[in-house]
Amino acid sequence: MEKKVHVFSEIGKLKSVLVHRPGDEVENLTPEYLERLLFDDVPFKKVAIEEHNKFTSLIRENGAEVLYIEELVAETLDQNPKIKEAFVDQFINEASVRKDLVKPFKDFLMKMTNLDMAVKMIAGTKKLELGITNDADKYPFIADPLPNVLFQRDPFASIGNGVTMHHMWSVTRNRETIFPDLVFKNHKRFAGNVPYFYERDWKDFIEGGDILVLNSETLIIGVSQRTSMAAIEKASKQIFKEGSYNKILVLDLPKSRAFMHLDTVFTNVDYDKFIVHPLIFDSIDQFKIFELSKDGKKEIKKPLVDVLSEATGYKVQLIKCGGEDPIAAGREQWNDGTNVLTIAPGVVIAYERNWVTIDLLEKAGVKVIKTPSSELSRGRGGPRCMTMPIIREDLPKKSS
Ligand SMILES: NC(=[NH2+])NCCC[C@H](N)C(=O)O
Repeated sequence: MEKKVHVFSEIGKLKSVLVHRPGDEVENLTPEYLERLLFDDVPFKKVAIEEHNKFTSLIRENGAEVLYIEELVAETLDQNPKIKEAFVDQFINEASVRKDLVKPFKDFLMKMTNLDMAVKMIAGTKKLELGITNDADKYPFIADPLPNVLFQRDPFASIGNGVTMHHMWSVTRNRETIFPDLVFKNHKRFAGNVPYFYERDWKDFIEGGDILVLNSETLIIGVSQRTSMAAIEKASKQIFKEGSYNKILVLDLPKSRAFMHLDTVFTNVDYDKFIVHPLIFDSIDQFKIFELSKDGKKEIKKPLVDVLSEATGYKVQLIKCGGEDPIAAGREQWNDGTNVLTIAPGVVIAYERNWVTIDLLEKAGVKVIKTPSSELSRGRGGPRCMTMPIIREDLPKKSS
C-alpha cells in the first residue's frame, strides 16, 4: 500500500497512525499555568508513559504502524540538514523567546541531536537549564512546554490523500503545527505528495478534533469553540477542488470547553453506528446542521439520525454515551467516553474507565478494546484525540 496519506473514512481498518508519547512537558506544568496551556491537571509522567505504551501496543497488535511526531521531525532534519537552522529560528520566533535569550537558546538547541531537539522543543525549556538562576523576571520558562502535542488529532487532519494544516484557536496550541508542517513538506515519505487544503498561516481557526471523514464523498465538520464556519468554508473550496469530496455536513455545536471539539460528543464506530453525547441526541434543536457543496451552503432541517442515514446509506443507530443516566453521561463525556478510536468497522479502542458507555457499545455489537487512562485523561482527550490516522484501508463499496 502507498505510504503517503490515505484516509477515506473514520472506520476503515487502521494501517498507520501518528501519535506523541508524553514526555517532560507533562512535568513542566504547575497549577498556575494549566488554564493558559489548556491542560486540566498535572499527570504523573511515569504512569502516563506506561499507559501510552499500552495504548500504542494495542494499536500495533491490531495491525497498524505507529509513527511518532518527534521521530518524524528528527528524520526530516536528518534527511535535510540544511533546513535545521531555519526551523530552529522559526521555532524560537514562534515561542516568543526573549530577545537576550535567543542566542544562548539557539546554541543550546543546535548542539543537540535532531531527536533530542524535537523532544526538547515539545518539553519546554526552563531558564534553569541554561544556568539562569537570578533573572529579574520570575517567569521560569525560556520556551513554554507543549503538553497538548499528546493530542495529535488537532494540529492537522488527514482528508483523503491530503491534509488541512491548521490555524489553531489558542496561541499556545498554534505553535504545535510547526512540526507536522515541517514533516509533510520535507520528509521523504510525504514531500511533494500531500496536497494542503488549509494552511497554518490562514487566519480563521480550525482543529482536527472537529473533522470527521465519513466516507469518500462526505465529511462532517463541527463548528465549535475551536473551529469557525469561516475556516470550514475556506477549506471546503480547496477540498472540493482537489479532493474527491462533494459534500461537507456542518454541525454547529454549543461553544464550551466540555464540548470543545466535535469528537468530544460524536464519533463514528461502525458502518451504521455512531456514539453520541445525549446533548446531541436530545437537544436536536440546540444546534443547526448545514450542508456545504459546490453550490454553496444550505441549512438542513432534519434530525441528525436521518441526515446520517442518508449520507452513509445505512439505517443509522446512535449510541448514547453514558446511557440514560445523566450523571454517567456527564462524567464519561468529561473523561472522553465518546472519544474512542475506531480501528476497523465495529472495533474501537476506548478508555477503560468509561464502563457505562463501553457496556452500551458492546450491547450494540461493537468490539471494545480497553486501555488504561488514569493519567492520560488529565489533559481532556481520549484515544481519538491522541491519534491522527495517516493510512486507513478503503471501505468496500456499498452494493445497494
Ligand atoms: N480532539 C480533541 N478532543 N482534543 C482534545 C484536546 C484537549 C486539549 N487539552 C485542548 O484543550 O486542546
